[in-house]
Amino acid sequence: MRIDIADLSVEVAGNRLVHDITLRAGSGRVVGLVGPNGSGKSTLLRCVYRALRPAAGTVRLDGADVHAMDAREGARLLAALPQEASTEFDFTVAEVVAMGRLPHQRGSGRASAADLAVCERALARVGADHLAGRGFLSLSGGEKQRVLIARALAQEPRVLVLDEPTNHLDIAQQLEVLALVREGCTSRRLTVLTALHDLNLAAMHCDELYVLAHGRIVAAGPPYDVLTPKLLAEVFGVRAHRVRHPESGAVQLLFDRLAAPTAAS
Ligand SMILES: Nc1ncnc2c1ncn2[C@@H]1O[C@H](COP(=O)(O)OP(=O)(O)OP(=O)(O)O)[C@@H](O)[C@H]1O
Repeated sequence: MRIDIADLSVEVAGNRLVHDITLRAGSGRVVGLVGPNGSGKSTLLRCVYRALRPAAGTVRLDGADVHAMDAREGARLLAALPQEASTEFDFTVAEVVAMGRLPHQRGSGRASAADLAVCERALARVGADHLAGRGFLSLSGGEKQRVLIARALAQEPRVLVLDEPTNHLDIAQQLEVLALVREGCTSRRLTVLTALHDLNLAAMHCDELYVLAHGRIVAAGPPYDVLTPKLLAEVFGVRAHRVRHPESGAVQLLFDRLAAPTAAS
């Protein structure tokens, strides 16, 4: 399913935080959003997954305006992993993942055997099946993140919007989760829009990157076309060096402070 964002602006409490965004994610693609802290990534994503309404512009999925859909229809098409997803209630992990099935349930709203099987598979895919009986609030940050990813997968969406999916995850889990996302894109034509802070992970796992600064897109395209030392200096204020991975030959970015500290400082 294709995502088309056109001329989108978003305001919060009367402040325009995101300006004139145009972004396209083709079906089965992983599109990354990168930018410094406070550049508007979460605000943009919140508007895509309908936690915020646009002040101007549109977000369309295969041409249909997401803000004109009813909640159930929207939730069948699009699942989100918000940045600080949490619950105050101590649901079990199995209950949290089962919430992903709600948009698919009619009538009694009770989970069917098929729903439970989808949830079990989703938990297994993120390596968290052993946590099913645990209270969600008792989990570590990384365990919670994996469970919330399982809930999004259990929703069986066509589009996945992820705000920092690698937050709280150790390095092995970061690579696992991003491989899982890619596998979903390949095998199910899932379309993914994801904010990522780690620029090497973003470059390795995304087909295209959009760079946000001060609420505006300042660059877009294939990752290594976009992440030039010049752009990284201008937007992130760092000095970047490109090196080759000694085994795979893949480009890796190394970073220094732009202004190296003097001996006196
Ligand atoms: N309710 C609000 N009222 C006023 N300003 C807000 C509000 N919510 C967010 N902002 C501001 O909007 C800007 C963009 O925030 P946003 O969370 O979208 O950035 P981000 O790129 O996701 O940042 P980070 O990388 O730190 O998560 C920030 O300067 C933030 O302080």
